[in-house]
Amino acid sequence: MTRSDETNVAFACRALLKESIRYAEMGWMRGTSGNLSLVLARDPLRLAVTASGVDKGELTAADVVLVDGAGTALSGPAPSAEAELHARIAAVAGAGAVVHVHALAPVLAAERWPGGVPLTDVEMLKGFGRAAHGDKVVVPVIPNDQDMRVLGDAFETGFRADTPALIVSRHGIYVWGTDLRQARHRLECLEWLLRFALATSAEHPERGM
Ligand SMILES: CSCCC(=O)C(=O)COP(=O)(O)O
Ligand SMILES: [Zn+2]
Repeated sequence: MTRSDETNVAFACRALLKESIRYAEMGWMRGTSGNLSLVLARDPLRLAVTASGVDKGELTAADVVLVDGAGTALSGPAPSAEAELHARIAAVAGAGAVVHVHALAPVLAAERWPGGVPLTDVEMLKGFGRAAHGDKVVVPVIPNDQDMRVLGDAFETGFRADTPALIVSRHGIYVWGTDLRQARHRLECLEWLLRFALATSAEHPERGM
């Protein structure tokens, strides 16, 4: 690692630590689940990603790994097992930050709508970068797989530039943005929207959303 890589990773570490503590406190990173990444350079692609198998609510500077565009570690311990998918999302969507959490609502919503979760006519959609009314949002759902290339191909097949999220069924959700803050705002709003969709479809099963 060069001196500037080290400086960038140190900056990323502080930012990732702050975000992951918040997500852990929300119960969205139970045990060692979830992972976060921040793009440090585009050409060639370089990301700081959380290490694999650690409690993301207890991250230290030693738990942030510099990876390349294939999710391969360039320094430090083993990166997240999902680092390759983070890199793929960053490359395809042009995201500056990608967050992955194991919140329950996205996984339940994927069970209810395995072909994609429809969302429309709710004010909170603005927090996801979409119109509150008339905009028919469908959050893509893909089957889980242990092969990140399989997940990456499925993500790319359903990718739409206006929908910065991906649910992996029976697993969790990925949300991205220009930076960690925007990704967080989108995730928090989307998680609310998914809970709303589940609650209202349970009350009115004929309606869907
Ligand atoms: C304990 S959850 C199973 C792995 C997973 O889905 C996850 O998000 C955490 O994996 P990582 O390698 O990033 O720790
Ligand atoms: Zn996961």
